[in-house]
Amino acid sequence: MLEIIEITKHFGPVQALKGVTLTARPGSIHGIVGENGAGKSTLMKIVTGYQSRTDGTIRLDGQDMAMASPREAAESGIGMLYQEPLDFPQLSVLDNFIAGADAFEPDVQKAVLASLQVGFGFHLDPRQKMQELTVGERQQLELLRLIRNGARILILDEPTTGISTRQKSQLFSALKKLREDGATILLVSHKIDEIEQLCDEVTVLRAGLTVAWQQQPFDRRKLLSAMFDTVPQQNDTAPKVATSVPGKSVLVFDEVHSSVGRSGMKGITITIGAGEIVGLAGVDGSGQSVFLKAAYGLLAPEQGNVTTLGRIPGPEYGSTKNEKVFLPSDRLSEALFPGLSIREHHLLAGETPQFLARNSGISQTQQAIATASIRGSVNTQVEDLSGGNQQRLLLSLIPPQTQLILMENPTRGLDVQSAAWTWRYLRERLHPEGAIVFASPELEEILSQATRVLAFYNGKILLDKKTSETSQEEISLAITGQLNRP
Ligand SMILES: Nc1ncnc2c1ncn2[C@@H]1O[C@H](COP(=O)(O)OP(=O)(O)OP(=O)(O)O)[C@@H](O)[C@H]1O
Repeated sequence: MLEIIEITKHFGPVQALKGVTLTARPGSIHGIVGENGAGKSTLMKIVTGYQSRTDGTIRLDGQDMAMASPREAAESGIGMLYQEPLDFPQLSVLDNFIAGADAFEPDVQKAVLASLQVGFGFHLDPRQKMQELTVGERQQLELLRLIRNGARILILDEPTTGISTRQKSQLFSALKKLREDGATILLVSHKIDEIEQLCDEVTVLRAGLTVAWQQQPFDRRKLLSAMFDTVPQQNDTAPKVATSVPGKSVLVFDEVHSSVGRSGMKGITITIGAGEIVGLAGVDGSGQSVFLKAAYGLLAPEQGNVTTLGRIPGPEYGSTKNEKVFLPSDRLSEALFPGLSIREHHLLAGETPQFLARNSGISQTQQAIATASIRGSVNTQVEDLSGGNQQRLLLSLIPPQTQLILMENPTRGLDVQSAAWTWRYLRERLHPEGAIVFASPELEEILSQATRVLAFYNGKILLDKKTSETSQEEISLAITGQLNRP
């Protein structure tokens, strides 16, 4: 049994945790929910020994634990499955599985891997390179590695982000099997549906405090009102601004080929017009990401032409700022500068960067913080913001009247309220003659927010339809290659 008692955590003047208490029992799945910035990640980092606590007690099977380091946590049987598994992309599946094992004989480990795979119904090829796997497959290997290492308390952080529907049901079956075997599972998620489906108990965090606890059957309304000031309306989707007949071309791909990424792009020809909101569906690595990077001008195609707003795109610095923006999914390593503050990001994004001036941009940044409801101050460094607040900062940097907004996973890791706000905000920032193109692993998000869907499979577009004329089933068939191009 894992008991977390009155945990507090200060980061200088910021009090991220003000007294969190919860008990996770063996043979059960315990959900942890809370709006962005509630303190979930900080709590998990403390339990896994990555961060020290200011005060409070962690008790494992009745014994007080220091959890002074990740090694101590691992040796106590605590294993964490991160959203992005921590693996070695250049090595094979087997080599990755061997990493951290007591016995290094490849044949022994191969047999262990095979028998674990049978138990969980996974089908990973031990010889395959890790970089050729989807996020869902990498997650499966990481889960098996944690179990092989003897983890009996498993912590999962938003585990269904970016994985296919089939992988999600495989993961859920695996978690249920682990629960039957007596494991203690902590599941951090923003998806109330998943919490209801899987968890036996749920704890709600708010502003660093435990504010509610429930056992099955959960009262969804009470859960939501414990999480937020006001209960978000179901299906809080803003009206789609897009017209059904697209206006003038904003983005054109003409027979575009690229060998970048897992499947590259194989002869993509598509025109996206003014007023469209286009969702790119596809299993991770099917070409959507390469498509977005080529559209922004971050990579040049090997064959074919890309034009945005009538021109060949390039990442030219200093061009008109409101032409196009690209928000990648890996916020900290691709979009933000760790070490720089919110104010410095706003100065850098301005028309004339002037970040050397010590106190410039304060009022402008304060205004952006208020508009985007960022939990942080002008001088907060971006790595100290919670994931959801990093996304709010990125959104606040989009200039008004932007003509082409390109995004990967626009609402990854955002709570329901923040996700609804994000879509309203994006529509406000868009030029009336502009277009939004976004990749999302959530088909529900594509169907509710986009006017048109492009489904990618192995570098090709297998389906191109208005969202009002397709279904989740049809898109699922397309992204798994089971639909022939019409
Ligand atoms: N290293 C740090 N220094 C200063 N403040 C921090 C640091 N890490 C987290 N915080 C603050 O602590 C609070 C809780 O953040 P945390 O990341 O734990 O929230 P969260 O519930 O995981 O949010 P999200 O769902 O957005 O990921 C936030 O206000 C955040 O800005």
